[in-house]
Amino acid sequence: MAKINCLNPIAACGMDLFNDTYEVVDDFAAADAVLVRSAAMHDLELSDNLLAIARAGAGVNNIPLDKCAEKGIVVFNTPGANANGVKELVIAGLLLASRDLMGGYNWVKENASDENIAKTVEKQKKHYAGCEIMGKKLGVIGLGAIGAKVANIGFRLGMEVYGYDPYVSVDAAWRLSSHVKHIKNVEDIYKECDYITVHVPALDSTKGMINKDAFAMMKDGVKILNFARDILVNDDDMIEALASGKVAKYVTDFPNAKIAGVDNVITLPHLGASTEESEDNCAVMAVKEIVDFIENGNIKNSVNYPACDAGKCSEAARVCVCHKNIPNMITQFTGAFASKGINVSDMVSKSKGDYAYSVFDISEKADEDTVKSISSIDGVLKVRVIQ
Ligand SMILES: NC(=O)c1ccc[n+]([C@@H]2O[C@H](COP(=O)([O-])OP(=O)(O)OC[C@H]3O[C@@H](n4cnc5c(N)ncnc54)[C@H](O)[C@@H]3O)[C@@H](O)[C@H]2O)c1
Ligand SMILES: O=C(O)[C@H](O)COP(=O)(O)O
Repeated sequence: MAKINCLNPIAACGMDLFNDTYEVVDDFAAADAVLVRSAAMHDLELSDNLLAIARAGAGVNNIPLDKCAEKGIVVFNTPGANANGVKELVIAGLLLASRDLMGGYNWVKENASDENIAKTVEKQKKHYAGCEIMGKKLGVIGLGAIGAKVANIGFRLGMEVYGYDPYVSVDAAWRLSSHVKHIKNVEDIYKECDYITVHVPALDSTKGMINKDAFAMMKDGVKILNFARDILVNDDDMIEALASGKVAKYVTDFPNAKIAGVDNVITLPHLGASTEESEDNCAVMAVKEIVDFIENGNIKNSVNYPACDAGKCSEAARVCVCHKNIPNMITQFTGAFASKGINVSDMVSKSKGDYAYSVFDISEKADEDTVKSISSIDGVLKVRVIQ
């Protein structure tokens, strides 16, 4: 029976996909597979029995990817499953940055007991006037699942849209409207746009990318939206840019002690993916990834191991090996089977960066000795037999 541990609540429609060969356990250390949303995993002890982690969502900066890869733990995420939820909140963010909805709402609430409120509002409303987004320039940095949707809807809302993503995938590029201006240098986004929205992952290379150098190039009164991660923005530089009026509004889904409460910052409590639909989509995708991996050894949507589709297990046994992407591994694996007289009827081997994954269908059950001899090969990180 495979043991599943959830570090965050995962939507029921996903959890219901586990049949009675799975058991949901409270003990993280006992789990064969873990489901997680944003729970921080960097300081957790990873047990030797842990095979896989599925992030029901996009961002994986809460998971120690390299440490997992070194232990042969396959980490999945759910690309695109919450992109529409975030896109819709970004539209709200564009409007929050343009019309003083918060100021107006708060004023009405504070004056709710005023019997003459219906008249007073007509005098008061000038304090909460704003501007329209139609005709303004929107810069989208990162054109993946979310960025492409935001860029497309921006155009449909009448904005002139500039898109920047030097690593855009072919699929994402196909999803992008031809009306989005392809920008090759991010500086052109900084110089030209009235609204700038960031949709890149939190990486060493993207950390603090919105900083004083970037602000120096931007138009006065620019509006910045960050529905990706707080560390993409240098908070000290942002506070200075807000104080000087360089940045008119900063709308972010990631409040922290520095930025929450600063004037002209509108923060939401990480609500991008918190819709029924996104939570369901992520849960279903994450659970399906885990089930296919546990039952067939297949890998789809991993962020630290290559994709590998060996189909359904139908042979006597399937041996799945997580290993380093170094020379001479396959020869040693097939040699180990050959030395025991075991026939390999099918095999798939894939690599991604420093890591590789090989699956062998064999015509008889794998004995302990064979598994031991494969496990002892230099560069092998984890061996698992499905039989
Ligand atoms: N607020 C929320 O609740 C919420 C929800 C989902 C995702 N997110 C965040 O948004 C990020 C993006 O999500 P996604 O689903 O669009 O991911 P994605 O992987 O589909 O897209 C990310 C894109 O960023 C691009 N990119 C990487 N480095 C870049 C750089 N330096 N400059 C420009 N582009 C760069 C990639 O090429 C890719 O196309 C996630 O990593 C996550 O941190 C937040
Ligand atoms: O990266 C993501 O998918 C989002 O930040 C959503 O995080 P959550 O699942 O904790 O809401």
